[in-house]
Amino acid sequence: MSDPHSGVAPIREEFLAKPEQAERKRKPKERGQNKKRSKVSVREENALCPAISVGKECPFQSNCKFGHDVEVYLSQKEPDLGEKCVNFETYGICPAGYKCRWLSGHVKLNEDGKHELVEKPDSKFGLTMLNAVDKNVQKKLRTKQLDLSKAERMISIVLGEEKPKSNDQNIQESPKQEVNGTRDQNQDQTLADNNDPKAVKEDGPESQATETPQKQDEGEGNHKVTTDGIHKQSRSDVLLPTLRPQEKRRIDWKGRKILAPLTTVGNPPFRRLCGSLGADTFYTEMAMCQPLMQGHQPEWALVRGINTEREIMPSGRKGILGIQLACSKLWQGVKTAQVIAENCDGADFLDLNCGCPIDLVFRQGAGSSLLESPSRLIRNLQGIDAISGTIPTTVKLRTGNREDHPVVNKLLSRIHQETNTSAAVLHGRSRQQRYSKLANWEYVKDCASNIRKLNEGIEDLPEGSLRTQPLAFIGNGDCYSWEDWYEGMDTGVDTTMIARGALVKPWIFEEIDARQYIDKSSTQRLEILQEYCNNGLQYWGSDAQGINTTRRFFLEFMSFFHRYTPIALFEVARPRLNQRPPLYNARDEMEGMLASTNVNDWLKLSERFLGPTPSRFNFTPKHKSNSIEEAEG
Ligand SMILES: Cc1cc2nc3c(=O)[nH]c(=O)nc-3n(C[C@H](O)[C@H](O)[C@H](O)COP(=O)(O)O)c2cc1C
Repeated sequence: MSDPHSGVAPIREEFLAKPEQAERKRKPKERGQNKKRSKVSVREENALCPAISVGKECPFQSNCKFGHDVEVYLSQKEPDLGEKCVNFETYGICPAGYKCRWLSGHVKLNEDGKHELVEKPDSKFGLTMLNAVDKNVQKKLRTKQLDLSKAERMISIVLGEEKPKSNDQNIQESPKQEVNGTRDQNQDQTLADNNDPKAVKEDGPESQATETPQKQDEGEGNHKVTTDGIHKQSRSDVLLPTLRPQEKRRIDWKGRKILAPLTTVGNPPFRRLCGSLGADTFYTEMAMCQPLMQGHQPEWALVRGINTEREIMPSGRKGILGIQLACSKLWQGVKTAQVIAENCDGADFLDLNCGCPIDLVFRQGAGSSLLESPSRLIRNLQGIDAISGTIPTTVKLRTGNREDHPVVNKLLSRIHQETNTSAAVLHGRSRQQRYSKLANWEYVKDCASNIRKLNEGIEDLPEGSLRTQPLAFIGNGDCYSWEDWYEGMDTGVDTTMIARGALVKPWIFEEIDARQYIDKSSTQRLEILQEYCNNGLQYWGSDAQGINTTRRFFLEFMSFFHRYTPIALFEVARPRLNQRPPLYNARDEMEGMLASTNVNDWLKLSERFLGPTPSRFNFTPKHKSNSIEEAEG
């Protein structure tokens, strides 16, 4: 039998490497992230003006810092990488124009000796960027000129300092802030404190310490809130303006195939790849509200998506895309949600990250730190949900911060009772645990059962109730096969979310549909890598810079993808995410190459799709251990 707790994958004997081969020592495993990674951007020497490159006039004319002579540029340009440009072949047009490294596929030489770009008739580039917040809005954020008065009023209302007016959509009661007598420590904070980042009374980890985990845990297990109790709550001093139930979009989470939020690796090209392999629910990479509010452009780039994520998926279900935010303070979350609600065209839900364990985030009072400040967590959810119009809110949690001290079941009751959150995801591990030991699905099951009870009769609540929909509950942790996924479903969750399993085996979503393992040959796996690179060239561009970015993220992806051990090599067909195989002999040369742990082999693979690696290119994977146990999240 395969022991899920053993770290060694059971490989069939005929594939095991001979002892003398196996003796070649594995490098000692490094842990943690590579924090000092240098990025070398590969820029062209005599770069062509972006407008001229696509055959347009340059608005800056003689003030433009880029070259305008196409023929001079082409005479100095590096040779093409091939004749077939993936953008031109797919859409009949290439947005990189003359800069494309596969230019010969879409250029002609005229009689006058000048080159001219070619486009297919009625061509249209089919990929559109979602949630690309206008540069002017970002500038206004940087100069503090954006009108955020709506958010400011909402903050004041959530803090109970102001009552909503009758024209604030519908006014709905929030249940009392006190649950089991634990009133929030920071409730008396003033509006000014909350609006002005500089003036904010520091309610970071120090003040959070006032709400000790021990205190939170009082009554865990005894905490029962009945549906009846929700609408019988007496009127509290907090009134939330929210939309009518039929106006807040409702998401049917049941059985959705969710690709988890994944910093760095869960970029749009990877999400698109998973979509083509059966995923139907996507998250952007976690963005921090504070830099978003400072108009920090690279942070705003994280909330972007592409149209393919919201199209009808191969399964027939409509794809949905959520924007994941991390914040500590109410003003950060509410103001960001206002900007998103007003400026983003592709957000199906807003997710509050309450699970991120990394120190940098935790120390700011965000991520899993919020698990220690339940009232603040609740207020953040209330505020984000109230300001975000029709966009529903979700939350992603860990079991708690300490391994021996799960706090989330009780917190889930409060989330159910005091917010209208659409779904809660639980990664069944604590912050302290990171990725050690298996996720605690028994605990996930207990939470699922708690929420099921709370959801009973929810549809019959009278108009005016804060909760207008059942709270969906999603389990997460260690799902690496269709068997894991259905086993997760058996715990009573609405669905199971997949993170590392999809990075190692992106066709896991196909396996779930087929209810069987799929033994992809090395050729098929190469096709998956080709698709990833094509997605990258379509998203980041087929010019030198786009290729560079695609290669960098390809290598990050390889740092997970190489961990796949073909199912046919297993003694028993139940591979586990936490198991590493002993040294084995692959079935063919390419299979061996795909399983290599050597970055140089990954680079060689990248060259099949992206051409030779420039000499200045350097790459250090984000995760030292080659990824799997030490990633964030
Ligand atoms: C590389 C990597 C990046 C992650 N980034 C995020 C993130 O941005 N936001 C988040 O909520 N979780 C993040 N996570 C956590 C995952 O979403 C997920 O909760 C966790 O990996 C457990 O699921 P798994 O066992 O299926 O991997 C990340 C995980 C990994 C491996």
